[in-house]
Amino acid sequence: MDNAYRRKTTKMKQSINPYNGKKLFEFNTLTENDLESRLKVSHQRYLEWKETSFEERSRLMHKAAEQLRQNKKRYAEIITLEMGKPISQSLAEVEKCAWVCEYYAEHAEHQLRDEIIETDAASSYVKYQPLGVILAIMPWNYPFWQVFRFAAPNLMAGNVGVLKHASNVMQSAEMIQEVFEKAGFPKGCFQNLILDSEQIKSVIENDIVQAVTLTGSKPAGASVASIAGANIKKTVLELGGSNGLIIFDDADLDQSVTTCVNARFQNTGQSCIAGKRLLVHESVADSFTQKFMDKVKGLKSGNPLDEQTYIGVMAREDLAQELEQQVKASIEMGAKLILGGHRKGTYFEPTILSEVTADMPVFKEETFGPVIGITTFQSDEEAVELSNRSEFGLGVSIFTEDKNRVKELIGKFNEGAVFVNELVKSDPRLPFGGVKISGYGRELSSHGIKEFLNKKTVYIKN
Ligand SMILES: O=CCCCC(=O)O
Repeated sequence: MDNAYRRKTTKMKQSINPYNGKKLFEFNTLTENDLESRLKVSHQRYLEWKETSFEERSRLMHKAAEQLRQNKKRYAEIITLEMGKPISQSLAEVEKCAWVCEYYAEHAEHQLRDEIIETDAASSYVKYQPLGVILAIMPWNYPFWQVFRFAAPNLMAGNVGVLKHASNVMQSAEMIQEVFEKAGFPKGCFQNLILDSEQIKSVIENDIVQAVTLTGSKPAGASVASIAGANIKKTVLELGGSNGLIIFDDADLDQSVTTCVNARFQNTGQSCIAGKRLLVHESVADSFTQKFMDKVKGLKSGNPLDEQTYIGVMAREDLAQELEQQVKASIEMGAKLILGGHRKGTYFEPTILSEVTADMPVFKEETFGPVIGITTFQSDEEAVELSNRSEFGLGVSIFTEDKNRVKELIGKFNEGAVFVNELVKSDPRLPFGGVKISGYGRELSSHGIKEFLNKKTVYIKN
């Protein structure tokens, strides 16, 4: 361990309710010795866990899904209190975690069967084998989901997980460990490590840790990948996005308005895959904008614990202030504020800007909150060019009724995903991840489960 990161004492941390500023939960970070012994527990567990059958892993993973469903309300309330997500969306998040557990409980064995490849050998194939202890560094915006989409495939594949969660959602992190423990997973299969960010380096460098997955910002991804790279450890990075929502001239406007409002404003706009840039064909721009504005005006803001609330608060005031700056700077550069624009503490009004150009912060940068800019285009080529003119490459949604156009354009987008007449969303059955500064590697589906495995080549001559 690097001496600079050796810590003998603990640090006290807290989670704070962003809606009312009240303290929710206090916790102490691990000392160096505690951390070392937790990692040893994980490693010891891995040696036994990798020998268990798919049947046994699947039985436990189904139990984890049951545990989530039985305690859905309690877990959802913790999410809502810790990061301000409206309760109906927190309930949906917990439900989705149960789905990913069930998905991998049912499909992992098939996904990881030996893959026969005909050669001149009597028998040749790829054998998928686990690597060991995998570190997950996760953000606060989907505090349960992002962790489960890592943990379910990896536990099913025979790896074990240690988590460094965002410190504002530490109670959620503790509850996730509880889910696995109550489901009957042996101690050490999944551990929440209460750490300060400055301790991450020593964990990545620790010989016990074999690989790292991170969902977060570009600077965090770059730092983690460079430490992992120096130690020849694999990383998967999911680093945010600035997805385009492209409305072509033949789009069904009512349907696309509804979808685009959800794409941008769910989770109070705090999502990597949110549609953040509206690109609208100039011939439908006026009618689309009017309908979009009317729909956004109808979104109910309020107490995140109220079931009717759709727009909650942002997770931290500094994030809301940063968003405010992006809006202000874009207006100074010529964008027109057509709705919202005000902030009070952690609450940010749903905000729409029109006449946005590609040099403005709301176009160029990721806006992580309830703000969207509208830019118009005149041709398919221009739409693709504008969409691709982003450093990010997580996904794009296109809205059109023309199947030929769809076929023609799909290959032209520099993105990890293209969704047609639908918002970009994650689904356990489909790979999820980006290109460009949105990161690399894939989560979910048969692709995600293979990221942290040894794809062992077997060649038996005769
Ligand atoms: O910030 C990323 C959010 C991902 C949400 C999802 O997977 O649905």
